[in-house]
Amino acid sequence: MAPDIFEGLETKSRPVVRAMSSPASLVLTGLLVAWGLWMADYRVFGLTAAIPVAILGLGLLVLQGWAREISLASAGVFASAMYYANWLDRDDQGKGLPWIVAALIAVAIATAFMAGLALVSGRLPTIYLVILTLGLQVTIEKTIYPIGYLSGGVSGGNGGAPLVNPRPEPLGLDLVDDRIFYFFALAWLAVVLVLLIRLRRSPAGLAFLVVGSNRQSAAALGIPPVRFRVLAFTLAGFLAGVGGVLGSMFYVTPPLFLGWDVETSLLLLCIPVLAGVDSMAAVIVVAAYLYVMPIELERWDIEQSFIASVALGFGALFGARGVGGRMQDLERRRRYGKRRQRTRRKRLATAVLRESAGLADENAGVLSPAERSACLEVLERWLPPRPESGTALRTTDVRLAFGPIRALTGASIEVPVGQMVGLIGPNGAGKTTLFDVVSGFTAPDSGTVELFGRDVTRTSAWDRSRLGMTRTFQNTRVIPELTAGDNICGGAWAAVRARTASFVAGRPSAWAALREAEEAGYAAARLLDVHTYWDERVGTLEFSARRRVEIARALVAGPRLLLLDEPAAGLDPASSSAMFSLIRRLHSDLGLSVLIVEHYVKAVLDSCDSVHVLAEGRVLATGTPAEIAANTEVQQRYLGTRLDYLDGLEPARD
Ligand SMILES: Nc1ncnc2c1ncn2[C@@H]1O[C@H](COP(=O)(O)OP(=O)(O)OP(=O)(O)O)[C@@H](O)[C@H]1O
Repeated sequence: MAPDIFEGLETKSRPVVRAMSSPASLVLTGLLVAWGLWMADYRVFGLTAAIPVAILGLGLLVLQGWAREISLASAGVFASAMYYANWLDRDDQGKGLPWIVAALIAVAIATAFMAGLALVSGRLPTIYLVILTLGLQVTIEKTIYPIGYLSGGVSGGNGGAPLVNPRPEPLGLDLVDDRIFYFFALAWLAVVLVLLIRLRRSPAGLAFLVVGSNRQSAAALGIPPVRFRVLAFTLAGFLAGVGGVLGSMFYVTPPLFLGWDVETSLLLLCIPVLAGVDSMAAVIVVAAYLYVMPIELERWDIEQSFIASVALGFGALFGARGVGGRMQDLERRRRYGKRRQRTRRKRLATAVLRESAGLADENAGVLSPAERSACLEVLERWLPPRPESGTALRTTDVRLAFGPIRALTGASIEVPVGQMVGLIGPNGAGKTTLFDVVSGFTAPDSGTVELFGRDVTRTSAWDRSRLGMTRTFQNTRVIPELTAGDNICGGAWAAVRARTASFVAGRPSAWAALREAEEAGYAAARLLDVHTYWDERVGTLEFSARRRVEIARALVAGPRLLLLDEPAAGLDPASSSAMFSLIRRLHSDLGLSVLIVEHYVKAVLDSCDSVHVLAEGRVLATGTPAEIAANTEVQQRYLGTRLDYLDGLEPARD
């Protein structure tokens, strides 16, 4: 009987049911419903006010938590949507459009504004975006708003609509009743949550987080960072618009330019700060806190700004993961049992490395041959067809100068299909620069890069990844706030055969496609012995495990050529050799072509089929490890200085 290699891999195919079945979600849902049924009117009113802001806050979570961008224009976008929904709809002071048309236009305006902001801010680092949006709000609030003929002044906006919009009457509901309106608003929130949970669980949701964590590693996995950045802004704008339209039925709508209030935008920051990278439940809790607490503490004259400031300060104590991250830790502990995980982790931490070094004993828990071949079979099905012959990668006469520094002076290397090739050389030889040129992160001044016979010199990094090239980084670039499973599946966006819209619509075929990716990821995780951490945060793992998680993620991206940047960096010599044996085994079992940059020369010479030695920006020697070791010029200019290499030779000298 075939072994069950997926034991421990929970299905994510019903993400909403899964998310809603956690005790925290059940308690939160119960509280929200009970609040509407049994609390006093003024308290129900207070929590209703929080719901449009919670929807806005979910947009901030996408922007700040997932994509790690900070915009300080949130209050303005929200208020503008509110204003337009109101003004376009009203018969007396506005345009008298049907409510639904007014609402759609208002959402479209908010969405377009944020998409435009993403395009205008382009490649600006986040801090400039903060300054840009802060400046925009201050300009509107302090300069445009006081100019009466531009803003309409205090008494009204351009169209003048400072009042509450009459509530529509969908399906005959009496929304004038505040309690019914509360449940109506909760229904909006529920719909947004369902769609957003599905998006977050889809490969695109993970892709947002990969882009937010590191744009280069996203590109190396085939995820276009710019597109996802613009999408994150667009989605944040859309949710601000939806929240604003709901708010237009509830709040007193301020004149258009008065809503661009810097203080409110700053205070709203406490929502994503407290919620952390990834917790929608925390967004709702913080929004509720912001609106319920001022009512509860009114008798002591404590205002919302003070309550928000306390939250902001408190949130800063929790770091990037926020309170939401802590809540998720508790949930994980409940599901998987922390102590059990820890014990297993200790026992298995280096089992696969020990096995590769020939040290594993039978209790170490590494894969049986049957399990190993089952894992390989799953990965074999997942990876794109690997060619049998030809050249996987060829660089021809690549030159690149950084001002006066000539980093590459005509580098020509080749990785034949199915081979494991090492790239070594002294510090400053140009290895990383050549790797970056090959990956598509740096354009060469001249020369060409060919991938499987195709000229990709001017092709973007993510398109190169789609052609079958994936890389890892010297400083492992995994997302510490996410689990190993999420990190590994984060590589799957380009490889999963289902549209994001199908995930959001909840189509079973899309979730089946994701399950395939999860199984491939889990099989890779088992081969690299990181499956026991599948549901653990990567930030808690030791260094070599993080690196193996990154390699598993690269495998899920579906490579035919794998570029590994110093996979042994930071490991001790025994672990380095073991890591190389592990890579060697993966390479031969899966028929992958591999290019490795590495300083640990002994491991390269022991494991690679051929080696290029780079010096002063070009290839000094190419050959088999034996030829390289025997090359006197290489000996003089490089190997003679490498202690690890000399150590490796010592037994032979004796
Ligand atoms: N962005 C840059 N701007 C200016 N000079 C650079 C830049 N990147 C690399 N260099 C220079 O180009 C040369 C090659 O650097 P590179 O990092 O590619 O070498 P390397 O072989 O990877 O070295 P190491 O083994 O130390 O990582 C060095 O002289 C380096 O200082």
